[in-house]
Amino acid sequence: MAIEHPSFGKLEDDRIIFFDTTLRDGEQSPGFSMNLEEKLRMAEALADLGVDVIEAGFAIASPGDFDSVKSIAQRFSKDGPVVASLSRAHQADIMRSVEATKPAARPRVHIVLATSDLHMRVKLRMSREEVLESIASSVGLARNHAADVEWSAEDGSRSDIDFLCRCVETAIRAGATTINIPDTVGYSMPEDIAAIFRALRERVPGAEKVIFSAHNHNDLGMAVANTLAAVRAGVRQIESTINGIGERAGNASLEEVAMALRTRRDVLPFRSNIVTTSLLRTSKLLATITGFDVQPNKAIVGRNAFAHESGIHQDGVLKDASTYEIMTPESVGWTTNSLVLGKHSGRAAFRDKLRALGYPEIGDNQLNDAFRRFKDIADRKKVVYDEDVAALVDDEVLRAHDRVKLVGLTVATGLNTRPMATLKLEIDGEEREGMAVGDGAVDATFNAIRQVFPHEVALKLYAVQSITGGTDAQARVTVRFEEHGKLVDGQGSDTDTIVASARAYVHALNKLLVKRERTAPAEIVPSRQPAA
Ligand SMILES: CC(=O)SCCNC(=O)CCNC(=O)[C@H](O)C(C)(C)COP(=O)(O)OP(=O)(O)OC[C@H]1O[C@@H](n2cnc3c(N)ncnc32)[C@H](O)[C@@H]1OP(=O)(O)O
Ligand SMILES: CC(C)C(=O)C(=O)O
Repeated sequence: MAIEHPSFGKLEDDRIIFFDTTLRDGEQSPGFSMNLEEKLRMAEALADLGVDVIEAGFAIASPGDFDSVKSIAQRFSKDGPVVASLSRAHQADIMRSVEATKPAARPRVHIVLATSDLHMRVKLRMSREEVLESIASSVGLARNHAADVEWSAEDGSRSDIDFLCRCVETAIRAGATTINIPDTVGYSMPEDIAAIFRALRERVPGAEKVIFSAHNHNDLGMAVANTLAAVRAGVRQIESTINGIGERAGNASLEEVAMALRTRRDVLPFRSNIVTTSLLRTSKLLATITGFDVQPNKAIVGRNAFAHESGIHQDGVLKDASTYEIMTPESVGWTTNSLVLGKHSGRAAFRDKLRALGYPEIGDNQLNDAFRRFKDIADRKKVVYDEDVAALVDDEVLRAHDRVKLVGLTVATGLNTRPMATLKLEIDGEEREGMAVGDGAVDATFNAIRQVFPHEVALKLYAVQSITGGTDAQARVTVRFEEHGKLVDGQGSDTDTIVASARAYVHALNKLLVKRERTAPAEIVPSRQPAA
């Protein structure tokens, strides 16, 4: 049944109002305070996102809060969202909220008063009758100044249901147009929340004329589930925050509720004004403003929300993304999903990555060689970057026709010992082994190469650089030889600098052999036979 609302006009029964409290309850997260300019930027983003109500602050809390509410109200003096300010059930609070929200085209005064026995006795030190009187007078006062008044029963979910019904009836009689029942301490289960709203809607006279609202905290990780349960029990306004920020463990996360409504329309057949493609942008803006990133596994907006690392999932996603994605990344503002290469990845994702990096199609044998080496790196590194993949493919796959290949290398080194390298090369398909000492691990390794594959060449350059960051980064080594005035460079990479050096040397050697072959075919054999 449609409801006539002072701010929204006729509201059809399937319309969900998104009340965003990022700037009020969200700002109550320790360390999340925002200045006026930041709040204005956030308010603009929330309006672009399509939220219906922005709770801009708690006007009496401080002059800064008052100014923020007022500035946001001024910003939306023509159109845009309803602008609300929170107030205790005190005349001074209410009048501050009235004054601060007045410039808005659609102002709302929001009044809160606790209704649980615990809060009334311990915190407010008020009797039930005093609370009922306070509800009547505070809501009545607000209604004298604003058409749109929301009343909230703080700790409503832990309140005696008969008393809560009397409170809600009093608020409606006094003129409240939205009735919010918060799960202030995040204690409830979805069935508790549904039962409360069903009881209120069935038992309170006038309930059919107001919008019921849910405001759930996340102390047990139930905020979103409780919000959806509330919607199914007849609630049509949901209070949530971007990234789920808020007092203690936070509030229901707006992006999760919005996407649950969109993705599970089969069981939640409702409409909202949320522009879901702006969810990621808004989340990132809040993170930038507050300096707090969301955790990587955060639903919808976390870095991993559309990232797949394991081979079986990656293979499925490559065949059809709907195997492992219940919504498209684009629908919430990501440009694409990502297949993250790691030790759980399979050949399908590895081949896909090579294609994405622009490598030509390679045969199964080459792919298997490169994949084996990739798994080896992935075992050692936390993150395998595109640069790592490119380096190992350049190293391995594109040198499949090399005459000399590095097959094995062991280096013994340490304090007060002469480094010794034991090395195995495959030369024209035949394995040969040798060992040598040197003035350092790299020198010993190069000597061992020269011992297994004798040649004379001038080493003009030896340079090491790190491909990515961290102590587990791959090293890329470059060596340069000069022969008869001609230069050849070789590159090698590995998480072990000595192995990378050996690869680089062998690479340069192969290039030298090709060069010699072009100029003097007779010289392509090693200049001396290896020692036995
Ligand atoms: C569940 C929620 O999230 S409610 C919103 C919570 N947010 C905030 O509190 C942030 C803004 N708050 C503030 O800046 C301050 O607390 C103020 C300005 C509101 C009040 O500051 P103070 O006057 O110094 O009071 P203080 O915060 O110490 O204590 C709160 C007082 O309000 C009373 N109170 C609490 N809730 C209500 C209410 N809904 N209606 C009326 N009085 C209330 C308390 O009983 C207490 O009264 P007492 O001092 O007579 O014991
Ligand atoms: C002010 C109310 C809605 C609140 O934040 C709560 O009870 O958690």
